Amino acid sequence: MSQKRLAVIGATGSIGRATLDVCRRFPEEFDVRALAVRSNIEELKKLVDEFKPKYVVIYDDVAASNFALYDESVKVLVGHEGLMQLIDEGMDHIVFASSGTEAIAALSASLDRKIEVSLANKESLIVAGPWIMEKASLADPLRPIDSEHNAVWQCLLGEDLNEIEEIILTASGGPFLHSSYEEMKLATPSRALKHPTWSMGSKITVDSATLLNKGFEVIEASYLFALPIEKINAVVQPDSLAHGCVRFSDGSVKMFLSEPDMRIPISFALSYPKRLKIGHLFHRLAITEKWKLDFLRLDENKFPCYSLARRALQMGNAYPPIIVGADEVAVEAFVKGKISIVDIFPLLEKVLLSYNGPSNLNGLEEAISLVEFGRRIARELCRLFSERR
Ligand SMILES: NC(=O)C1=CN([C@@H]2O[C@H](COP(=O)(O)OP(=O)(O)OC[C@H]3O[C@@H](n4cnc5c(N)ncnc54)[C@H](OP(=O)(O)O)[C@@H]3O)[C@@H](O)[C@H]2O)C=CC1
Ligand SMILES: CC(=O)[C@@H](O)[C@H](O)COP(=O)(O)O
Ligand SMILES: [Mn+2]
Repeated sequence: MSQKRLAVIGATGSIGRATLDVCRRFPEEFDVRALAVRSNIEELKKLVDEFKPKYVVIYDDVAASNFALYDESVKVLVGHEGLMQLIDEGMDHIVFASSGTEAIAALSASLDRKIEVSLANKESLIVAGPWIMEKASLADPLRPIDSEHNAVWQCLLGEDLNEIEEIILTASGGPFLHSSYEEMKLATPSRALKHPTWSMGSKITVDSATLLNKGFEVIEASYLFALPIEKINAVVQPDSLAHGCVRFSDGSVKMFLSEPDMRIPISFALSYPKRLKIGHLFHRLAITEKWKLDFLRLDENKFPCYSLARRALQMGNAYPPIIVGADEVAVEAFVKGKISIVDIFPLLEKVLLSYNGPSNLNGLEEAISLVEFGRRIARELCRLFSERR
């Protein structure tokens, strides 16, 4: 059996490292051909030594010139052009695990070329879902890695999508599940960055704390599974053992369980329809006597960012890109101590309300320009919010 030639975009991040750990365990399955990062060349060097890829892409040009002579057997591609070039270098499968919106064009080009894609980067779907999904069908070639969407995908295998009554995503509830508004208002970034169940990059961890991440995931699910928002709901499952459920027209409900470890959805996406034998790494769910799953209502008053993301989708496909751009700026301001975490909701709401262009867009380029609009207005508002503190 031949190995899959694999590229990992975002190789030094949380999803990238989990992906490479799966590859490390199955060298006969995967040939790690390319690694892409933004600027972390010290970690990249270690990965190059281990996986010996043929290509690296370094988005930041200063970092790329610092890396240039590290290993002459590796071809160094640079910046946005470099990501686009990579798509034409004969990969069988590309994992989109970078943060942010810069890899959207490369994702779109990969789908045009019918390359298998494992997608973790949620910004791509939230910003460009309508145009991405014109080019992709579920599984072949687009495989969701985001744990809830991977769970729903697994629940849907062999099913008729017309029989779906409802999709239910689970939320951990984040670090402030049981905190008061006052506690949240005074919370330090390091407190918000302590996720109760998952170990992830800082941007998504803060989004989990505001539950905007869950609102984003409703948008992702709506595009991925071609369902109206009314059919997508969320419930809090504090242990993150249940990830997603589907209720069908005959009243049956399928629920997907696993330990909160991204190597499970990643391995399934990489090797679908085959399963890779990594189950020995996970023991808790094998002990049936200890099975106990709590489900709690998601409190939309306490976590208004969740409902705001839902509203953004209902207002039209122009609004999700705006919220992505604005949230990027707001989260950075919070992590730098300039605003409180409870400022994020009013800030995002103000940015959304300041937009008075068309509610529905004509294409990808317009969507990407609205991300920048969201960033710009959010920067202005962050200044005002931080002066008030
Ligand atoms: N972590 C998780 O469990 C989950 C993450 N996701 C989504 O997956 C994505 C990645 O999340 P996560 O791994 O936590 O993030 P991290 O912050 O841990 O890692 C981000 C990675 O992306 C790289 N990167 C950023 N910009 C670029 C670029 N322009 N070109 C190439 N590489 C780039 C970074 O490189 P460098 O190190 O050089 O900065 C780093 O390798 C996000 O969209 C997130 O929402 C979805 C579900 C779960
Ligand atoms: C691992 C994963 O998929 C994250 O998106 C996760 O869902 C975040 O946890 P929350 O449920 O707290 O948002
Ligand atoms: Mn998720």
